[in-house]
Amino acid sequence: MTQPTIAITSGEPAGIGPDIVLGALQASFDAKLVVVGDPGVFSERAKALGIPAQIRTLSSLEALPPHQPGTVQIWPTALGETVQAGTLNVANAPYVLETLRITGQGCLDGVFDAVVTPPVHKGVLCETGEHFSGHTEFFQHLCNSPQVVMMLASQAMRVALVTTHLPLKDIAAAITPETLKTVARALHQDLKTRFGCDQPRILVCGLNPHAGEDGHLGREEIDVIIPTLNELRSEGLTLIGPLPADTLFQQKYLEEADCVLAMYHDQGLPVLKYSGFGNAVNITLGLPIIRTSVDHGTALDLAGTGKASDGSLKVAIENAITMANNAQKSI
Ligand SMILES: NC(=O)C1=CN([C@@H]2O[C@H](COP(=O)(O)OP(=O)(O)OC[C@H]3O[C@@H](n4cnc5c(N)ncnc54)[C@H](O)[C@@H]3O)[C@@H](O)[C@H]2O)C=CC1
Ligand SMILES: NCC(=O)COP(=O)(O)O
Repeated sequence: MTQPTIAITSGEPAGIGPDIVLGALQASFDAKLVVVGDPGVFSERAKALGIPAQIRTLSSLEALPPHQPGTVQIWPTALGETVQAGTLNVANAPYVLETLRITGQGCLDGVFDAVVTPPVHKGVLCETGEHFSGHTEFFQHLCNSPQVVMMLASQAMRVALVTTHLPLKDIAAAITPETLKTVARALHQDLKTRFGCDQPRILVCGLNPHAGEDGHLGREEIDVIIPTLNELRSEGLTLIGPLPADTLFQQKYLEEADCVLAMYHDQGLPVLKYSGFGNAVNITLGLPIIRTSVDHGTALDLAGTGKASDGSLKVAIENAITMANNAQKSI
């Protein structure tokens, strides 16, 4: 089997993206790794952190050598202005977006087998005038995918979301039979094909407190969620619930399931992050490309200090390699 080529974006350059890339690439990986970003950002941050990185600027993406610990191979992309660690600068937002376009398109074109994304700052990207709610939606748009699913996985559990980056006030209206069906089907399919679950068991959260308390605390379970889950069951999906989200995250339920399906971002992710922050991976399902990411944000307070953990990035790279190898085997 040939080693996969994994692209890694630089993330928000004023955040911990460069720090964790430099840290993680000190380790060994069974792949060819290409960082897409500005070589100057990485050499300056390596100097500030005292990391002995060998920075190689690539002039071609052909005949890449396997990853060597400590070597950072960079496909150069020009920065807007000099970076000050910890201070956002909207002049560098187009650079961040360009690294996402290059890597996403490179995966679609078969130049890369997967893309791994360190964190970006959604707010500063929106200041360019482009509405950027997340990598998940960015790659959905780039790949023209009808439905994507955000799933985070730690040692303890997998959690997928019906809705991604929506204001709380818009969530109930976004949980329609159509959305729930397409998300559940995409999750079921990818758990089978990408994660080797023969008959995926999905544990579904209710939306309202106590899953609506028989309609006394909200009607979405009765009007939308229960009938839609029944329809999906008749297609052969194994779905448990909807269960009240406050008591679903306990061992006796989790050990019976391959994944939890939460209705919204802050219903599922705080539990997962409490159980494994720093060592979990974020995977976008439903794309024609493989994309993994870290479980944390830009941590501007830690950029350039040497205090940022690169644990989640290592897990994200390992997951991308495994998924790329599995995809190669299935051809
Ligand atoms: N995949 C991505 O691109 C993600 C981007 N973000 C973005 O990051 C920005 C900041 O978000 P926050 O909510 O402040 O979350 P954050 O994860 O950046 O920071 C939350 C807390 O965790 C700490 N922390 C984060 N990563 C760490 C690491 N690797 N090692 C040690 N400590 C770490 C920070 O110091 C801070 O105290 C926002 O713009 C958000 O949208 C947030 C999550 C994911
Ligand atoms: N909390 C995880 C998160 O918001 C990641 O979003 P994305 O940038 O991967 O879409």
